[in-house]
Amino acid sequence: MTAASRQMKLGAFLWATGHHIAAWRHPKAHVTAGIDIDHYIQLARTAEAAKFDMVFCEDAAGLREANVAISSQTSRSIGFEPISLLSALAVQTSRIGLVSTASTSYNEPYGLARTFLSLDHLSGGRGGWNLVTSASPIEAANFGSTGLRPHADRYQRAREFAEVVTGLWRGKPGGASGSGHDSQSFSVRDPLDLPRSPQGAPVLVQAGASDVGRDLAARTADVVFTAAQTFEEAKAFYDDLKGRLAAYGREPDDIKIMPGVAPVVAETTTQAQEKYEELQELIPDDVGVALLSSYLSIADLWRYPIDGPLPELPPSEGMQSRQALVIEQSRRDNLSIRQLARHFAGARGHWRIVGTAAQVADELQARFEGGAADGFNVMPSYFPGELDAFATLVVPELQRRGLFRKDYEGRTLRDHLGLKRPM
Ligand SMILES: Cc1cc2nc3c(=O)[nH]c(=O)nc-3n(C[C@H](O)[C@H](O)[C@H](O)COP(=O)(O)O)c2cc1C
Repeated sequence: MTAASRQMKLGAFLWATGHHIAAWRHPKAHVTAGIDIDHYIQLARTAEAAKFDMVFCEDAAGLREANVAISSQTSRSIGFEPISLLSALAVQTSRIGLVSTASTSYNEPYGLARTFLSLDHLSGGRGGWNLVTSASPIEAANFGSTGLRPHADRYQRAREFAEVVTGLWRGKPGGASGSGHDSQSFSVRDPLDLPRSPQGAPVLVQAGASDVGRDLAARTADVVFTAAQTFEEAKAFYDDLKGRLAAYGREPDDIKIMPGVAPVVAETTTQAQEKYEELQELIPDDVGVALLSSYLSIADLWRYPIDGPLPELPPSEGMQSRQALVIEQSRRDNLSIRQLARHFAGARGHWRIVGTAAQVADELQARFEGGAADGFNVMPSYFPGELDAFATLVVPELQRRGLFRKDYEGRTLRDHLGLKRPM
């Protein structure tokens, strides 16, 4: 594809009532959305009609806010297990990709390889796995009593896990060698009980942005989901990751980097700003501080004066990349704990754009053409309203500019993303 015809990739990141932490309190939100299949079918069809590359689901096997004791947050936590959900959406859609998060810490590679390859066959080659190592102690507590494994151990396991899974997807009984896989972590004797995927292999997405996380992505991923606030952060991440590919015999275009973006879009700038402020006003301070605490892996942030600065923090065993991003923002903009909490609660650490369709398109175009992204994982503030707004206002604007497809050309997720079929 020539530079002139390069088009951005778009994911529709689905999440129950919406991505804004107070989404469920919005007057137009659908509070029991997380367990309403018709709601998800509607969202997937909206995204497909707008020609998104994929719908995307996050995951954490646990009641996310269980130890926060804030009942107001739990409506965000209630929802379907995402691979089951996507299997249902597979038969209600025909072109859009279906990507779910699943953890390398709480699964076994043979089972997960089989589940995703089944999703891929069910959907005619539209499946994808977002590999995460899982950073939450809440989730760890549901899988044994030993707690969260150290960051380095999680990634060591993830690397081997990915090798076994991708081997199985290529018809081998685990591992690149093809002669079975036997190590301390995993032992796999046979190939899968399924033929190869219609797209060669499900798409492998990776979310994890620390140094080892990036290395794992460079080694194995087709798509990288990431969080960046500023253009400079996004560009530095993009250049760094693309620069790591050569070491693994890969080309820069073999990986699509898709940062999250949380747009609030309306017909006029004033309306968009009002919409955003309406949502921000719905965030209780304790909810904002609780979320910030989880990003910083610090249990007692509430002990510090809410209008004072962040305290000095030890390096995280949880999400190192997100902790670094929060600290960087607090120092850069000299924000108090309350201001930071509000800032991050809204978009959960992702990039926020508030404006008209043209303004949102300008910003996306600048990052896309400036070499800071290959596309974006769109995180609507509340559903279905903000996905509808993006689909009806922003997508046509991107299409007019030649930056996004007007129709699907291929049938598989790899086709949409412009990814090679694996050997
Ligand atoms: C953009 C982004 C999205 C993520 N989504 C999830 C998720 O849905 N579930 C989850 O358990 N972890 C998620 N993670 C965290 C991963 O578990 C990742 O392995 C963790 O951040 C630790 O790695 P890191 O320090 O390399 O970022 C995400 C991380 C990033 C950067």
